[in-house]
Amino acid sequence: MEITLALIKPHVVRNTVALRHLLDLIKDNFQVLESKEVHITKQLSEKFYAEHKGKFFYNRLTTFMGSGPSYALILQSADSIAKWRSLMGPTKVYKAIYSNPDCIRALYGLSDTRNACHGSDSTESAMKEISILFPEFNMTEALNAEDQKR
Ligand SMILES: Nc1ncnc2c1ncn2[C@@H]1O[C@H](COP(=O)(O)OP(=O)(O)OP(=O)(O)O)[C@@H](O)[C@H]1O
Repeated sequence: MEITLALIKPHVVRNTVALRHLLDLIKDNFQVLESKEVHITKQLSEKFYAEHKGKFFYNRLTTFMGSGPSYALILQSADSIAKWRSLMGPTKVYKAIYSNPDCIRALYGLSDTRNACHGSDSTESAMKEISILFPEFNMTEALNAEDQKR
C-alpha cells in the first residue's frame, strides 16, 4: 500500500456538483486517511510550490491557489501515486481533453494553471506535501498500522 496527497483546487471546490463527483470517485478508488478543506494562503502556497519559484507561471499559480479554499486528502491504495495521477490526467488541460477526455483535468480543468487538481509525484513529495498541509498527521503511525495488517 502507498500513501499520496491529493488536492482539489479552488474553482472545483466552488462547484459543488464537481466536488461531489470527485469525492465519490476518490472513495471508490482509495482509502481516505484524512481529508479537509484548507485555505492555501499565498504564504502556504509558496512553501507548497517552492520548486516552481522563478517559473513564468509561479505568481499566477500561487495567487490562484490563494483565491479560495482547496480540498486536501491523504489517500491510500496499491500504487496510489500513479493511480491518482492517472485519474487526474496530463497537467496541460488541452492535452488532457485531447488524449484522455474522461480524466479529471479534461472534465474540470480551465487552464494549465487552473487544472483542477494536484497529486504528489513520488513518495518523497507525498511526505513533504502531507507535512505542509497536514502537519498533525502521524506518518510513522500510519505506516506502522499498515505493516501490522500484513
Ligand atoms: N506551463 C504551465 N503553465 C501554467 N501553469 C502551469 C504550467 N506547468 C505547470 N503549471 C501549474 O503548476 C502546477 C505544478 O506543476 P507540475 O509541473 O508539478 O505539474 P504536475 O506534477 O503534472 O501537476 P501537479 O504537481 O499539480 O500534480 C500544475 O498543476 C499547474 O497548476
